[in-house]
Amino acid sequence: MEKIKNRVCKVFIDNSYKSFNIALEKTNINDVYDAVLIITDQNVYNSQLNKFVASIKAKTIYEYIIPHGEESKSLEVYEEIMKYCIKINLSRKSVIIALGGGVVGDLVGFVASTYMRGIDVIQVPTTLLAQVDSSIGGKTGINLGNLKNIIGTFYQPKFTYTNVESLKTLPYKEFLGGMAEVIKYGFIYDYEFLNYLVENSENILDRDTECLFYIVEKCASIKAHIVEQDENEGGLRKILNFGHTFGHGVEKLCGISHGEAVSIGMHMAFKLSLKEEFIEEKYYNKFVEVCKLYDLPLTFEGIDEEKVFEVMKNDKKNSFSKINLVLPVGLGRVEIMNNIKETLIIDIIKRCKNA
Ligand SMILES: NC(=O)c1ccc[n+]([C@@H]2O[C@H](COP(=O)([O-])OP(=O)(O)OC[C@H]3O[C@@H](n4cnc5c(N)ncnc54)[C@H](O)[C@@H]3O)[C@@H](O)[C@H]2O)c1
Ligand SMILES: O=C(O)C(=O)C[C@@H](O)[C@H](O)[C@H](O)COP(=O)(O)O
Ligand SMILES: [Zn+2]
Repeated sequence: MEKIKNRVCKVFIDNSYKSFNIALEKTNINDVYDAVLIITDQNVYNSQLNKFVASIKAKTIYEYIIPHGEESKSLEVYEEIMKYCIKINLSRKSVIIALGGGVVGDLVGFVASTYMRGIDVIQVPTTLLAQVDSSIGGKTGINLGNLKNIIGTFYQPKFTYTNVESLKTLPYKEFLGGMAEVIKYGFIYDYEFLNYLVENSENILDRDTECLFYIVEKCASIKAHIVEQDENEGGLRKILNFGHTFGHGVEKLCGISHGEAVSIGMHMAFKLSLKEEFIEEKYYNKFVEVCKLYDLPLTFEGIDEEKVFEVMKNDKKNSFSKINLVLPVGLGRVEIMNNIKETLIIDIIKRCKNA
């Protein structure tokens, strides 16, 4: 069992759920929970729940199942869960476990951070995206209208427990979506890692256990290291948002997955950097090559560029009415810029739209 442990992020990585209880004992030495509530979605319930429950030693275990998909990150589902917590008398000595992908993780994290002003939460991520990104760092959230995560908190899980074997039941398309966030780490932090992703693409796409371990451990370490330095996104953490200002603009409007949106969003950022000559064409081509290897989209269709731009104006990184963009400036390096002209941003969005 691999372990990443620092001030805010504790992550255990294994190839089964068997040592979950050991992780619980190690992290919670002085405490015993009076009840455990596992919240999951319908697909994860079918593919993972029984295996996971077999690994927990607890007197009282409750289960709550939400519909799968982004629509569940809503005030309505949040309210239903809150009512259930009250009904079963969940207390400040109870713990909620988020078993699932980023949707379950973000929603359940938000529930735990607000129920009785905050009770413990443990993240057990079951998608690639959640294992490399959303289960670490404590961003929780739900959506409102077209705005992603506009309601939420920073609230660290007690720990994250990752079983890479759970990725074997994940639909292929969801696995590819997770690769967008994996690739992101290469372009913001570790250019060498991209070579690994290129050279080992066949084994990665076959979900070879050794490759999964390597990728999850690498990405989780980078994320934990960044969050450790800037938990509340005052500065450095903003680089984890690479591709998201543009990406969140298209995600809800086009009804595409988060990973697909991030891939398109990173492409827009790369196009802008190329136009402004922050990077060379060779580097732009490298980005396109990596995305193509993992069958990730680079363009969107069906909506006006102005509408995308309207959504971008509500991005959480913005201040003083200026859009903050995370842009590539060199190999494995990005910078945050707030002085890019609106007309240029809109032009770049248009260039990434399929006619
Ligand atoms: N908090 C953060 O730091 C952060 C980071 C990145 C993304 N996010 C959020 O994460 C969400 C996307 O997460 P996601 O891509 O994991 O989507 P998801 O949670 O919707 O999961 C994708 C699909 O896979 C199914 N699934 C999950 N695990 C499975 C398994 N092991 N076997 C079979 N099916 C399984 C789910 O039921 C769902 O249908 C977005 O809302 C995004 O905003 C948050
Ligand atoms: O952890 C972070 O910080 C990130 O930005 C990770 C992103 O991959 C993630 O999608 C995050 O939820 C986006 O945050 P938001 O603040 O733009 O809603
Ligand atoms: Zn993301």
